[in-house]
Amino acid sequence: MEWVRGETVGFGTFSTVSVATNTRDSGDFPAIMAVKSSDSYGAASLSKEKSVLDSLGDCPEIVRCYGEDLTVENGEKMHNLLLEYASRGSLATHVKKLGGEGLPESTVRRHTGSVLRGLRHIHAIGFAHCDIKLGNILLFNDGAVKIADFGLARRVDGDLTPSKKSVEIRGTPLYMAPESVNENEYGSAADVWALGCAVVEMFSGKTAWSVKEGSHFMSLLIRIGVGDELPKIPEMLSEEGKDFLLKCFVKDPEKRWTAEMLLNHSFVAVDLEDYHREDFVVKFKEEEKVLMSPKCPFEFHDWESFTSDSHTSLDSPVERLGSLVSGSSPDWSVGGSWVTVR
Ligand SMILES: Nc1ncnc2c1ncn2[C@@H]1O[C@H](COP(=O)(O)OP(=O)(O)OP(=O)(O)O)[C@@H](O)[C@H]1O
Repeated sequence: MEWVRGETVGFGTFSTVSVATNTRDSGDFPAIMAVKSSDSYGAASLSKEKSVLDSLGDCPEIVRCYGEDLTVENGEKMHNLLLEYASRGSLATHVKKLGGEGLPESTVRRHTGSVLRGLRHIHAIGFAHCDIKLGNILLFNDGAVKIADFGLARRVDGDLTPSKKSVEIRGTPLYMAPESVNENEYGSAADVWALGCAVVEMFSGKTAWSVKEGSHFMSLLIRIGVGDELPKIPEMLSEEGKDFLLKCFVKDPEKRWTAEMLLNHSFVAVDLEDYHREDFVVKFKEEEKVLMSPKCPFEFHDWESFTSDSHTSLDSPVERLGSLVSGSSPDWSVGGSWVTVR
């Protein structure tokens, strides 16, 4: 495949996403694609992402991968993943442009149904995505949404716990499920919890957990992992929507509904023809200061997806969290796509 890099459309922790124009009109690949590129630092994550996408095969609700390519640009070796291009970017950007208002419920229902079909496929093949959030749900010209960014996805195969001996944060803390906080469990049920958080954010324009600016993210992990508090269910949501979220926010992963079960919930099991696609005309408001998913581990309101790993063997959730919260500030170090807390 021959292609030319165009404008940059997104940044990840270790990658840049640009438009790619297919210069050889062979018909095998679309004329316009997205190319996710990284230097050697992020190469392993890109090749892992490709292998997950290859295993998943074709699914209309998952961003397609057309292949990988190595280039040398400005003397630097670049690893590139060629992907289906989502011309309207991520739902995170889309919702942010609404100035904190959120999307109409009919649209939220439709997007939720699409993400659930994608998740059902991912889970049926034996993977968990591990980083479901609005930034990883991409919006296409025709209003369809697809799941992207499989950099943290993992094969579950019955073992939901990447490491029993460590405290690991995989993905974005605001979307973390209680069992991930308490037991390092990252299975399909954790994706369903994260989907619930994404639904709240789509509808309300605000994150599912309200957090004070500047607060330590460990205090959020304690709220998620210990006690009865649940993410905030928007009051303006229909009773069906509230019930749907309560099925996603069951603290016990064994009792939480699966993607397959949720696809039969009345919140999403509707005839799409009944809905007007009114949100396609988007009111772009001046960006307000909306609490979105954090971007980096150093500032609460700016975290990004990451994994943190404390190499201590601790038995109870309280002990595990306590080890991270107590004492002086943690010593952060970043390696690969991982953040380590010592
Ligand atoms: N196929 C695509 N089409 C259009 N835009 C895309 C596409 N893939 C990614 N983007 C844009 O680039 C951003 C970063 O992409 P992505 O999340 O895949 O990168 P990442 O390095 O894995 O990020 P993260 O640090 O969140 O793991 C997305 O939020 C989105 O705005």
